[in-house]
Amino acid sequence: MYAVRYELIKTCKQSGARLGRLHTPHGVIETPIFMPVGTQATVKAMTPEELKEIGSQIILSNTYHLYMRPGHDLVKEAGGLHKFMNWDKPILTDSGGFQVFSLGPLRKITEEGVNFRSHIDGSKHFISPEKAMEIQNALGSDIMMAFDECAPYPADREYVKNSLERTTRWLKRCKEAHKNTENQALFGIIQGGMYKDLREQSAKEVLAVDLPGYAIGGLSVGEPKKLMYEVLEYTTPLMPVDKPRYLMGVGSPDDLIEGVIRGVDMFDCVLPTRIARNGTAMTSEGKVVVRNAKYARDFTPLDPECDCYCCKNYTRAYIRHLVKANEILASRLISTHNLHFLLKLMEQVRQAIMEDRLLDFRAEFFQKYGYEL
Ligand SMILES: CCOC(=O)Nc1nc2cc3nc(NC)[nH]c3cc2c(=O)[nH]1
Repeated sequence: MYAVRYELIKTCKQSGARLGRLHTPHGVIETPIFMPVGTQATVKAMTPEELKEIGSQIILSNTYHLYMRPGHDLVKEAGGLHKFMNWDKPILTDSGGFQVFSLGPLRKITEEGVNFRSHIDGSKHFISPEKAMEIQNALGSDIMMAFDECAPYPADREYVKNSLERTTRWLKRCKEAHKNTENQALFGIIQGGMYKDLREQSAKEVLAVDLPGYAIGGLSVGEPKKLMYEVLEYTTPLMPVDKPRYLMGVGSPDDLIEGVIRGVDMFDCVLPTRIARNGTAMTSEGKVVVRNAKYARDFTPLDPECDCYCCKNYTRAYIRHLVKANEILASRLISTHNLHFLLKLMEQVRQAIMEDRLLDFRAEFFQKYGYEL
C-alpha cells in the first residue's frame, strides 16, 4: 500500500472541481489545499503554533536548500525534519530540481544528474535522482517529489522533448531508489512545456509509473496566465481521478481558483510570505501596499473582513510604521495575514464545491478583489 492515499469526496456540479481528502502518515489533508512554503525548514517569520492557528494543514520544505545547509545528515541525526523543526503535521519536500535549474550558468545537466555550484559558497556539488531520494529519505517528508527538470520558458520543442524524456528516465530511477515506501510517498512530475503533444507524451510516460500522486511541473515559470490555464485545461483530464494533482509554484488568489476549476487539488507558492516582507497584503478588496503614505493615518485593519490575529489587533497605520521602520514584527504580522487569507480562500473554495457553486464564488471573489473575469 502507499504511504499517501487520496479519497475523492465529491465533484462540483457547476465547475467539475474536486473535493478530496489526502491521508498521510502525519494526518489527513482536506483538498483543494494551499501549502505554505518553508524553504529552509521554517515558514519565514512564523512559528509552527502560529501556522496551525491560521489553519495550515501541510507545509513544503526544500531538498536543495536543506542539503546545502545544514545538511540532510544533520537533519537525520536530529530525528528527521518533523522533529528538527517541531512540525508534527504533513511535510512535502520538493526535489530541489527547480532551484538547481534556476542556478542558470552555474549548472551542467547530464544523463547522470546535475553538476552545480552552491549558491552559498560556490563549492561544487552533484545531485542525481538517487541523491535526491537519499536526501528526502533522510529528511523523512511524507511526500517526496521526483527529481525532474523544469524546462525554462520559453524553450524550443526539441529542448522540451529531450528534457521531458530525461525527466521520465529520472523518475524511473527515483522509484527504483525509493526505499521507505510505507512512510513516504513519491509523486511524479509531468513536464512538456507549453506544447500540447509533449504534455500528452509526458503524462503518458509519467502516469505509466504507478505512484500515489502526480504533479504538473514546468508552469508558473513566467508564461502568461492564459497560457498556464490552457495547458491545465488539456493536462488535468489526462490524470487519474483517484489520485491527487499538484500544480507546483502556484499561486496568487486568481490562479488558485482557476487551478481548482481546472481540476487541481494541491498548490504551493512563496507569494504570501514574500510580498509580506516587502509590505504588501492580500485583502478581500485586492492588494494593499501598506507602506503607501495614504495609510499613514488609516486606523482600520489591513482587511475589514478578516478575523486573523493581525486584523483583530493592529491597524494599517501601525503596520505601515513597522514597515517603514524595518521592524521584524511587520513581516510577522503581514505574513500571518497573507497566509491566513489564502488558507481562508481555500476553505471558501472547498465550501463552494460542497454547495456546487464554485463558478458563482469565482465571480463574487473576482468582482470584490478587482480581478476581471
Ligand atoms: C516543488 C517541486 O520541486 C521539484 O521537485 N521540481 C519542480 N519544482 C518546480 C517548482 C516550481 N515553482 C514554480 N513557480 C514559482 N514553477 C515550478 C515548477 C517546478 C517543476 O517543474 N519541478
